[in-house]
Amino acid sequence: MALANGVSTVDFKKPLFSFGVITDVQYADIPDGHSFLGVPRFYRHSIQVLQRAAVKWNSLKTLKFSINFGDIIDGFCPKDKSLTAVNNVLDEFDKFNGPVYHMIGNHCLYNLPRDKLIPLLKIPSPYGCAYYDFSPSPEYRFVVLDAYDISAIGWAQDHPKTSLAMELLQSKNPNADKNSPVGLLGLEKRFLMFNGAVGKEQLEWLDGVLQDSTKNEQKVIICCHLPLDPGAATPEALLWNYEEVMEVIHQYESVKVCFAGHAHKGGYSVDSHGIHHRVLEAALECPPGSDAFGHVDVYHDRLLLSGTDRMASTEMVFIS
Ligand SMILES: Nc1ccn([C@@H]2O[C@H](COP(=O)(O)O)[C@@H](O)[C@H]2O)c(=O)n1
Ligand SMILES: O=P(O)(O)OC[C@H](O)CO
Repeated sequence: MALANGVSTVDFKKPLFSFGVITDVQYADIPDGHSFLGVPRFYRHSIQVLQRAAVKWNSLKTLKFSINFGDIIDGFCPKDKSLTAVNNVLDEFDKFNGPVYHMIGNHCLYNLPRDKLIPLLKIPSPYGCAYYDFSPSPEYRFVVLDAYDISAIGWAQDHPKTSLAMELLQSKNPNADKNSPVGLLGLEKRFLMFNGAVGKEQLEWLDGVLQDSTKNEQKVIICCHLPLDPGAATPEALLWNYEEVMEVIHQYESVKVCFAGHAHKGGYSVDSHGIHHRVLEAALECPPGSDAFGHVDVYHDRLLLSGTDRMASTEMVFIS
């Protein structure tokens, strides 16, 4: 804004840009159920949450894009209906007047292999994996991690990454059911088959992106289906090698916020380096008529997540 005396000021109340967020829709055309621990799951209603999210995002007229943090359909979806269910959910995302950036979650992989999912979700995959970055404004860079890069689900049974994941699970989790954390202590409870890890090449790629964003004075937002900080989620939900990923991230002051899904009740923490970790509340666990989605206003010095209903609002002010 230019003033009469020639002094110009910046309007700090206006965001640089804004984007929509939603996670764990886990749609399936099946009756309501519950998680292993008894938390109710509303498989048919969750797509209505997404429908209301798209209406709200469009009504704001200011959102540049939206991000889906994974698990668009549920593992209980009958497998002959997987493709239809994915397309039903994508049709709803298409009603949003802007691009949607997707990531892969475990439930996506229970339904379809990676080579089917990646094109359906239009995930840019220059490295054959599902990690990528984009820059919606010169000041910011978004990094989308592939949390199931090393995983016992999604790759062919004879793929080296399946073997690597199974070896790790065998060494860390003695239970016959590799999804069971029984007997595992503390943070070791993350070594469950429904989680995964970021592989070596992806870690090197991440390091390169963070070097480049530092050179270009860009702030970085990390997006990952699996949470990266024990303060923001239960141990059972964490990325297997979250420490290795955070060791890379902590070398750079450019990273300000990490967003995740997967841990359905949501969470928030600020880590030892001042990075904000916000795990988003799941659409799947919204009882009929309730919602969980939001939009994020991005400023030079902070992010403001405005959540709807079960998604809590969070202001994340950067420490430097
Ligand atoms: N405390 C737990 C949690 C889960 N499991 C196993 O994981 C499967 C998926 O869990 P959901 O929460 O998504 O239902 C579940 O079927 C169990 O096999 C577990 O053993 N202990
Ligand atoms: O969405 P699910 O079924 O993979 O559940 C994930 C758990 O809530 C993580 O603790």
